[in-house]
Amino acid sequence: MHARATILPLTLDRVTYAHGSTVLIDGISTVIGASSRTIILGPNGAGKSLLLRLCHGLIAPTAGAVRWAGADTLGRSDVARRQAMVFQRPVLLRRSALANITYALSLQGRLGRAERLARAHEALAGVGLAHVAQRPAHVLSGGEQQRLAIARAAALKPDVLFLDEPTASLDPGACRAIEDAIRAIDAAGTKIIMTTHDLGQARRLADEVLFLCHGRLLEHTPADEFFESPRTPQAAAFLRGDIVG
Ligand SMILES: Nc1ncnc2c1ncn2[C@@H]1O[C@H](COP(=O)(O)OP(=O)(O)OP(=O)(O)O)[C@@H](O)[C@H]1O
Repeated sequence: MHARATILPLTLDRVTYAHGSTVLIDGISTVIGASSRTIILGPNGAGKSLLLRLCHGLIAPTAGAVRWAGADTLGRSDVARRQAMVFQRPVLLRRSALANITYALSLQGRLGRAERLARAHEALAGVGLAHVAQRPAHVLSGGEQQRLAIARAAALKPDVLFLDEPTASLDPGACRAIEDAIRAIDAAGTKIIMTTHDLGQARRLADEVLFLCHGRLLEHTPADEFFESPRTPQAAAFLRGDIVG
């Protein structure tokens, strides 16, 4: 186990993202700490993926600021290096599953060949893919590809792992395998911040919930409290499965 999330907490200070005159993320302020799995929930188009991209620095806010506590001591490039993100449709190299991971580790430039191989095998085993190590990544099933992408990110042992809808369009067995992998990565000391529409998954994985609606953060609440007594009518409607206006 490595030290937990030294770059956290993450502070969002009136983070806003506008496209032309359309405000897509509307003045979000909150602090995300190190010690819990954070799930971003909300209806389609609420801005969940955008918020994840803003946090990870893939896009810059048009107003407000994203601040990592670790930036004071580590510097910006080190803070960036200590984060990883897995996208809804991850891009894999046309190489073996194992080579996808060893290549990512070689880009980090910090481990020797033997260590890279050992780390890659460990990461594949961690997501239940040890048996496909030598198989070309592009012949793996959708669920296996998603698990490989998660293993590749986890092998970097980031402080924070962002996951954007990691189980979208996967069957229940594949979802379970990915949820197990997420729990293992969390237990190994990596902070998980992920989006999902799947309420069952959010109940299984969340320690705390950020609930977004129309680009605004309506709740940032411990998971038990969010699911038992949501504070806003929009969250209550979302939990009932109603259309959120
Ligand atoms: N780069 C962009 N430029 C303009 N509009 C964008 C951009 N990215 C996203 N949007 C719009 O911002 C809104 C929020 O998108 P986002 O993908 O963050 O929603 P989401 O909550 O993740 O939705 P879903 O659950 O459907 O994935 C959508 O209306 C989308 O069309």
